[in-house]
Amino acid sequence: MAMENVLHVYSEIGRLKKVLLHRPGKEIENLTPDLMDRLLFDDIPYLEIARQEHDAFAQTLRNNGVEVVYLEDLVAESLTDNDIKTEFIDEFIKEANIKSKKKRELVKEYLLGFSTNREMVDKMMEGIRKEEIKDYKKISLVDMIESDYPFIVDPMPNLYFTRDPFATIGSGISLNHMRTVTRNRETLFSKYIFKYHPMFKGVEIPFWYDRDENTSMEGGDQLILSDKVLAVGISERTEAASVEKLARRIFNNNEKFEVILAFDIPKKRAFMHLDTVFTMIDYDKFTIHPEIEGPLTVYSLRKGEEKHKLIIEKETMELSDILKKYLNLDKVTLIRCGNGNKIDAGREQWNDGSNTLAIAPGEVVVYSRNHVTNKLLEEHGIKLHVIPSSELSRGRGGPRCMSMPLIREDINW
Ligand SMILES: NC(=O)NCCC[C@H](N)C(=O)O
Repeated sequence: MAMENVLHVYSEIGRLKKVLLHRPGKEIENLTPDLMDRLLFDDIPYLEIARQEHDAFAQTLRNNGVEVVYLEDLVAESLTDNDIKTEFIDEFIKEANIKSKKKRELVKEYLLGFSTNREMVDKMMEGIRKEEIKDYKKISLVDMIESDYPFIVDPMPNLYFTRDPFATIGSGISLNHMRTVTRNRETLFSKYIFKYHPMFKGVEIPFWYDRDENTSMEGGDQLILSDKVLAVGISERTEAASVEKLARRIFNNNEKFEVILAFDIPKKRAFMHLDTVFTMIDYDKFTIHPEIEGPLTVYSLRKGEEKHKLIIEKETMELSDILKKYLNLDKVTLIRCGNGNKIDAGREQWNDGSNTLAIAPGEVVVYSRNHVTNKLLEEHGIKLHVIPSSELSRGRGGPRCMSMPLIREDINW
């Protein structure tokens, strides 16, 4: 099978053909107030409603001709023989921070006891409560009097933000090294999918980044503005050094991309990734959070004459002029979240008003709750697909964060 058919993303806005989602699972019900900070949540979504909202999101995509595949299915389907399954379980346990050997053995036995791969994968994602493993308390005196921490294996509640652990760029993959321990555990699932899923059999996938790197990079910071230009955020989650590594690998691998625009955005939780403050919605239209325009500095990285050398320049123009220059446009429109009103902008950006998912040029999926921004988008001629958003938004991510495109149609510039 030609590689083009399995991974092909050369824009942010080309008609979306195939996308990866994760339906929120019981990991959400394993969130507690004590864990929220470390597991990167600000509140606990109500799972039943979150699932209804997520199903509405998936159905909206299907109704518009998008093939939806689920992370949990792909991982289960990747465990095609017992050796792969054992390798996967061992690696999962190694990264789950389980202190004693005996406990690791009990967890392995427990995971092997599930009758289907899918049930086992769901359990890995959900986390394992102490009371689930019989005899756990009897391991040793230390274990019996140990802290009242309720989990043997932590849940991974951020999995429904499939945008971040890896990103399709062109016909390759950036398998990211995440900033936090909790999210870095998620990248193991992607590793097994790309290594073993039958969909990728015989396909040589170029990797632009790897989870073993020592600097962090997250998919929410990676935007494909055209088949020549990428934008990458230097953010709370992605380090400048990672952007350089990515640039070198892409430029030295015969991909079409010629320029990376590195957006240096403020390092704070509300702006955690570039896509929480800036997304592309049409050939010449972008959403933007007004608060980043002032402090934003953009650098361009291009391929130097010698192999592995980069030409790096600080761009001194306004953002709209930089976009015009690199995308070869006469005019660009920046649509300001909350219509520029400080209160509406603050509230709606917090609920991912700038985090739109384009399913075609000028056609985007948005959260219902961001009504001020949504009205403005419509006034600019953008077609909206509005999805419910009371519970999903509590994880601090929107439609773009909740989706990883695998295939988009090319667009004509
Ligand atoms: N691309 C994104 O902005 N993703 C949202 C991730 C939200 C998640 N709670 C996190 O803090 O990583």
